[in-house]
Amino acid sequence: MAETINGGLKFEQRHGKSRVRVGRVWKLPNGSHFFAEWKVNVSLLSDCVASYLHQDNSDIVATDTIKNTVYVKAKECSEQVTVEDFAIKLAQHFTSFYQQVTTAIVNIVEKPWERVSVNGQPHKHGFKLGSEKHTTEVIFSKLGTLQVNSGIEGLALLKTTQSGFEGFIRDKYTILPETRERMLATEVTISWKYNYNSVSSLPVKPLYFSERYMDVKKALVDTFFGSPNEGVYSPSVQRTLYLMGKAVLGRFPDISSVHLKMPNIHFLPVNLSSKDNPEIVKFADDVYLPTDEPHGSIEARLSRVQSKM
Ligand SMILES: O=c1[nH]c(=O)c2[nH]c(=O)[nH]c2[nH]1
Repeated sequence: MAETINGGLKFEQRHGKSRVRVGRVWKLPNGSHFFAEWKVNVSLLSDCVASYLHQDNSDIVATDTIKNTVYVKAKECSEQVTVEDFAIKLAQHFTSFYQQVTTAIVNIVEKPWERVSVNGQPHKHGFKLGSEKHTTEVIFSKLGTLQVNSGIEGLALLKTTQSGFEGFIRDKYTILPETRERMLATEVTISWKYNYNSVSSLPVKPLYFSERYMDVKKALVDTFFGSPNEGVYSPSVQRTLYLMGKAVLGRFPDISSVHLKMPNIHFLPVNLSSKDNPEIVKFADDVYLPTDEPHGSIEARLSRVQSKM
C-alpha cells in the first residue's frame, strides 16, 4: 500500500482494475494456433493522494486506461508468452510509463484451455477446457525489485485407499473412529515464490514458467499418489501436504517457498438401516456419501531458511 501521513493519520491506498478478461491467439505460419485466456487484476501503488484528500485527480491513472493497457500489451505480445511473462510485461509498463506509480501488482488467472486430439492427432486450432488453473502474482517496483509467484488453483485429487487417520486427541467430544482405510480427496491450491529478484535475472528460455508449472504439478501429483501399483500410505492430510511441499522445494532450486492449502473433502461411509431391516446398506469401504461441506481445512507454508552467508 502506498502510505501517507496526513494530519496525524496514516493513510494507505491503491487502485487498479479487476477481472479484465482477455483472450490471445498466436497463429504460426504452419497453421498451428496457440491460445491463452486470462483474467487480469492490476493494482497500482501510486502517488495520487491528492485525489483522496483534495479532490485533485491529476495524478490518477484511470482504471479504464489500466483496462485498455491490458489489451494493448496483449496485442504487443507477437509471440506466445507465459502468463508470468505477461504479468511482468504489464507491471514493467505501469511502473516505467507513469512517474506517479511506484509499484505494480499484477494477478492473473489463466483458463485451462488444452489442445484437443482428434483420432490421436493434436488438433491445430481446437481446444477444450481442462480443470485446474495456472495463477500468477507479480510485484514490480520502479526501483526494479521483482517478485514472481505462481500457483495452481483447483487441482482436485482423490485416492480410494492408502489413507488413514489415527492417534489424534480423543476426548469427550470425539466420535471419529481411527482408521487405516479411507478415501482421501482434496482440491489443492498452491502458490510458490521464485527466487528471481530482478528482470535481468529471469531465465531467458522461452515459455520457461509454463514448463515449471507443469513440473511442479507433476511433483505434487506424484507425491500425493505414489507409484501406480502400490501407491503410498497417507497417515494424514498434514503429512501428505508436507511431503508435497518438500518435493517441490527439493526438485526446484529456483523456488524459495511454497504455500499449500489442501481441504480434506470428506466421503462419508453410508450405513442404512431400519427397525425391521438393520442392514439395508452396511458400509464395507464401498458406498460413500460425497460431501462439499463442512470440510477439513489444512494449510501450511514451507520456505528455505535464508543462508546468513
Ligand atoms: O488427515 C486428517 N487430518 C485431520 O486433521 C483430520 N481431522 C479429522 O477429523 N480427520 C482428519 N484427517
